[in-house]
Amino acid sequence: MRITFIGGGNMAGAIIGGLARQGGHRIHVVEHQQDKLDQLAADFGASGSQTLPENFSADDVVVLAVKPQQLRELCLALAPVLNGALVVSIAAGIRLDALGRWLGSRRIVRVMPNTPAMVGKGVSGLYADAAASAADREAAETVMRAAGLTVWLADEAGIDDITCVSGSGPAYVFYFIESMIEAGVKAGFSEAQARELALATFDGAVELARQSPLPVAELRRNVMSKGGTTERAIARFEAEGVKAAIVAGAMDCRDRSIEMGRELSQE
Ligand SMILES: NC(=O)C1=CN([C@@H]2O[C@H](COP(=O)(O)OP(=O)(O)OC[C@H]3O[C@@H](n4cnc5c(N)ncnc54)[C@H](OP(=O)(O)O)[C@@H]3O)[C@@H](O)[C@H]2O)C=CC1
Ligand SMILES: O=C(O)[C@@H]1CCC=N1
Repeated sequence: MRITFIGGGNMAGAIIGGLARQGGHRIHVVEHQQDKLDQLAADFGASGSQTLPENFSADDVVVLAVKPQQLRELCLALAPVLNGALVVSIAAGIRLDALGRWLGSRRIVRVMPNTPAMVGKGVSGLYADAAASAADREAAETVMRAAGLTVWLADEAGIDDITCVSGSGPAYVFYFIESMIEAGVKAGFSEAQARELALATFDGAVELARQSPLPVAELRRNVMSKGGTTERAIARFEAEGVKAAIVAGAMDCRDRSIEMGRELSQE
């Protein structure tokens, strides 16, 4: 499959990393910044250019990987050269009706990926325009499967929903890991030791949650010996509203996705 990424930033790099690990794809990147093209060529053997190709064809897959605020301008430039290529948009917020209007084509699949795609452990939510064929859906899914788990969403609003869990979620997890590293350093470990302890603890806890038949809350309670150390830590988290804040933050994230859709999908 020939796959062209427009925008070679963080998220495109992560998906290209997943595709390169899988192998067998021809990957081209259109990116303003030459240093990003050089890096993607060195890391993953992707070809690159700073301007759009003169013509795509119906066999091409074009992945729109620029910031949502840059998408309208890109789509308007892309419309005359698209020639019926399948478009996959990974932009947060921007709705199919706007993309269709700007591109003059409805052969579009929206995808909400996440950055662990880079190591093949991504999660991607997909939703296709009604005009996209079964083969188009299959092609989009094949691209994203190289990056990890794929989930088809029941409606387009599902893209806003999944953004606040898996799309933005890696940042929440990194935030928690950062906090654990900070605690480790405060307790007297070196930064490197604290990092290793935090990562290994996350790894182990995730694997246990995956393999255990018990609910996650029960696994947590199993760590909390009565009158012991963990109980004290969780009591502080609860008193400070940590869980409530994480849930509220995720809802703010979803609201922002909807708001961006309203703000940026109008013209
Ligand atoms: N980062 C993430 O975890 C996730 C991001 N997304 C979505 O992915 C998209 C990209 O995000 P991210 O990778 O973080 O953003 P980045 O800013 O890292 O990457 C976008 C890149 O595209 C370049 N660019 C913009 N317009 C053009 C153009 N017309 N032609 C060529 N290159 C262009 C930008 O260059 P310049 O800066 O010079 O304009 C920039 O290098 C966003 O729409 C975001 O919503 C979705 C899920 C997760
Ligand atoms: O923060 C953002 O807007 C993008 C979308 C999901 C993750 N990063």
